[in-house]
This record gives sequence, structure tokens and C-alpha cells, in this order.
Amino acid sequence: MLRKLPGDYTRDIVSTVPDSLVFRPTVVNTPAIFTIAAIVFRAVVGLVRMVWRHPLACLVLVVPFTLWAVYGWRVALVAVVATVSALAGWRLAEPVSFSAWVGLRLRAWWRWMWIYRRHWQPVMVVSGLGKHISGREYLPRLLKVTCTPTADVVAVRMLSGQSAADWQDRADNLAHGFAGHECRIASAKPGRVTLVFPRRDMLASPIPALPISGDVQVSAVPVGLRDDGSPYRLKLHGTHVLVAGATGAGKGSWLWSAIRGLLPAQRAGLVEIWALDPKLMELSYGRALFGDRYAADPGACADLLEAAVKVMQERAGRFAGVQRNHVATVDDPFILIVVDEVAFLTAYQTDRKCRERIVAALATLTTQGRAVGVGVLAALQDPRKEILSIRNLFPDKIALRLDEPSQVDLVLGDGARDRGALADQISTNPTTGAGVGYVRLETSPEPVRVRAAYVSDADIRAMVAEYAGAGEAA
Ligand SMILES: Nc1ncnc2c1ncn2[C@@H]1O[C@H](COP(=O)(O)OP(=O)(O)OP(=O)(O)O)[C@@H](O)[C@H]1O
Repeated sequence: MLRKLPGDYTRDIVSTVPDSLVFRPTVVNTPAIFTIAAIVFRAVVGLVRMVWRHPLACLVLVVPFTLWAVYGWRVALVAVVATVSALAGWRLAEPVSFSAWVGLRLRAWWRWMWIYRRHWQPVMVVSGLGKHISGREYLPRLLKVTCTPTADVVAVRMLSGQSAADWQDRADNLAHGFAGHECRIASAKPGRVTLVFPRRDMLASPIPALPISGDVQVSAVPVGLRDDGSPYRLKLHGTHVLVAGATGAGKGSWLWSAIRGLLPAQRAGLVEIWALDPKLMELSYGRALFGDRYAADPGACADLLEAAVKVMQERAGRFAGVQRNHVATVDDPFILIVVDEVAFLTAYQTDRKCRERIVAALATLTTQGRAVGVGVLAALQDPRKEILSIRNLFPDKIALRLDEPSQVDLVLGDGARDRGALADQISTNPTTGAGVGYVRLETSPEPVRVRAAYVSDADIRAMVAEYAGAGEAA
């Protein structure tokens, strides 16, 4: 029973149970005008923000009603029919520009309103990314939704004290909460994250070998497509690239796509491709493309690598004090050393002396080669340190399908999986997963999802027919 205690100071003390005290909170009555002003202010800010972020969608809604109110329904109807017909004509004639200027913007507005805004509060609270502190609810702020042809990109301001890793841990909750099949997290600026919800996978089907461009390309060559369907160019000159993936992950398609892209430059004399093929499987098929710069047995591989070291040291001696970066010329072409399954040479090699020669040469090339125009592109199945001790000497890395989540950071570096490089989840079905990988460059910590084009045996035969002998040593 509620019982009031006597005395002045006990005015605010009530008790329902004998011998226990409960303090009654002081109630301050806010004048109604302040509450109304706050509600109006929030509504105006919300409206201005919506017009600012989605002007096109607002026009679509506002203009017909304004015409109706001012000129009557007939004028409004004529305007709507004329606009819809013009847009339909535009869509049929120029689907790409229509999509960029109208389609994707309307879609972004619709998805912002119908999917993200509507479900924001429950998804944040249930996933644990929103917080309740002293009875108040704090939610991360949904800043902006944009649509690309393949994905929704949602910009978010995190709560103070949150990190991208907190969001990464909830990626599954976010995907389910917003009805996506996947959610990738990237941290954009301090305090902000970008959530990417793919709507369809542009990389789900194999990409045929890319046409060989007439342009001579040395520094970066097209090898496949990115997640959003745009072409991806792999930088080879001025770096070293390690491609790691389980058996059948499609490492061969990366090696061959890179070689294919360099063929015109090899013919022009600006590039030399040297091939080490200890498995005698992958590169032997196009052996004629490499002329006498091809080795398969371990001794020959060691000799070839040491020859590359000699060229590198001779160039370093000549360039010292004269130039700091290499520019490919006919006299000093860019040399790309392609190694298929480097572990055959560095770990599974039983001849200890030969193994030591190979590891020493590879270490020298990967530490000193890039400034003088010697690059290494190596494929590897098992990314453990004891298999390839010089793993970290490759500035750029590509993780194709891997067997375990822990291998992702071994290949791409710390935090790569947290940043969305889910290489262990790439499909084992070759049609959907072979050649798909995450690229992490030394210049950017964000992994990029790319699928290499598939260079078939017939493509290699055609390459040999057209380009064999073009790169022979003079
Ligand atoms: N980019 C690709 N797109 C589609 N299919 C591919 C692609 N790359 C490879 N494949 C398919 O996957 C199969 C295995 O590819 P590949 O031999 O290149 O894998 P790998 O990683 O080199 O394997 P291993 O280490 O065992 O040699 C190929 O026979 C081919 O059918």
C-alpha cells in the first residue's frame, strides 16, 4: 500500500513497502510551445535534407500535385503523360545514360525510404549497433543511400566509440535485416562506415578472355572485371604480385590474363616475360611465347632467376645516381618473371642447395627489382609462412578461394577479412567461383573483388600463333 511519510523533507519520498524508501522524481512541465517548435523544426530539417539528397524524386512527387492545384487535373495529366513518354523513349534509346541520370537516382530514393529508413531503427537495435543508455536510444545515423548498377551503397555515421570492426561482426545481421544476401563493410572516413549490399553478382558467370588491345600497355593491363562490372587493370610494372588460392581456384587465369595483356608490349620490345613452370602444367601450354626464357626443372629455374638478378644488378649499377624509377624502353624492357606454384621451388624442393639459390634470388628480386624494371608475378597454393617465407616482400596480393578464414589475413595482410575480403567464402563451383579473388594493393587497404577473365586453351593457342617468337632475345 502507498504510504506517505510525515514531515517536510519527506514530501518527495513515497514507500510501498514498510521500511523501504523510494524517491519520487521531480516533474518539470515543458510549455507546449517548445514541444511544438521542436517538432516543426525537425520536420523542416528532414524536408530540406530530403530535397537536398533526392531532388529528382521530390520533383517527381511535387510537380504533378502543384500543376493539379494551380492549373487543374487536365494539365497535370498531360504533363505526367508527356514526361513518362519522354523518359520511356530515353530509356529505350540510351539505357546507360538513363540509368545514370534517372533510374539509379530514383531507385536510391526508393530504397532509402522503403528499405533502409523504414527498417533502420529495428535493425540497429536488434543487431546491437544502436544503444540504450539511461533510458535514451542512440542510433547510428543513416547518411546517404546511392545505387550502382549492382549494389546499394549506404553511408553511415557510427555512434561515438564504435569501430568498423563492430559493424563487420554484425554484417550478417545487416544483410538479413535489410533483405540483402550479403553486406560488405568499408570504413570511409573516421567515424563513418560504408555498407555495400550487392543486389546482383556481376562476377557470377565466367568472363571470356579479354580482347588483346592494339595499345602497348606496360604498367597496368586489363585482366578482368570488378564487382560493379567495370574493367580491372592489374598493375605489374613497379610492383610484385602474389596470387594465392586453393587448388582449382583459378590462379592460372590471373597469370594468363596478365601475360595476354602484355603481349603487344612484348612484341614492341618494351616487355620481356620470363616463365618458371615447375609443375610443368600451366605455362608449358604457351611455352613458345617465352622463347628461351622458360624453365621447368628446379636447376634451370634457379639459373633463370639468377640471370634475372644479374640483369637487375647491372641495371642498378647503371641507374645509380642517374634515374630512380624505371621507364620501359627497348634497351631496358620491363621484365616480368611469372612463377607458377612458387612453393614447388621454395618449400617442396628436396635439393637444399637449389632451394637456397632460388629463395635468395627471389628475395633479391622482390626487394630490389621494381625500381629497375624487374617484377615478379607468383602463384601459390598454400600461403603459410613456412611455405613462402618471402610472402611479405610482395607489395600487391590477390586472395582467390582459400580453405580457411584465417588464411585471408595471411595472404592479404592484417584486417583484410574484417574489411570484407571473404576469400574463404568464394564458391568451389568453378563456373561461379574460379578466378574470383580479392586484390589488396600496397596503396590501398580496401580489398577489391575482381574476377579474372578465363583464358582457355584455345585462347592460348591463338596467342602462340600470333605472338610466339615476338619476344625472343636478340
Ligand atoms: N577465370 C575463370 N573463370 C571461369 N573458370 C575458370 C577460371 N579460371 C579457371 N577456371 C576453371 O577452373 C579450373 C581450375 O583452374 P586452374 O587450373 O587455373 O586453377 P589453379 O588455381 O591454377 O589450380 P591448381 O593450383 O590446382 O593448378 C579450370 O580448369 C577452369 O575450368
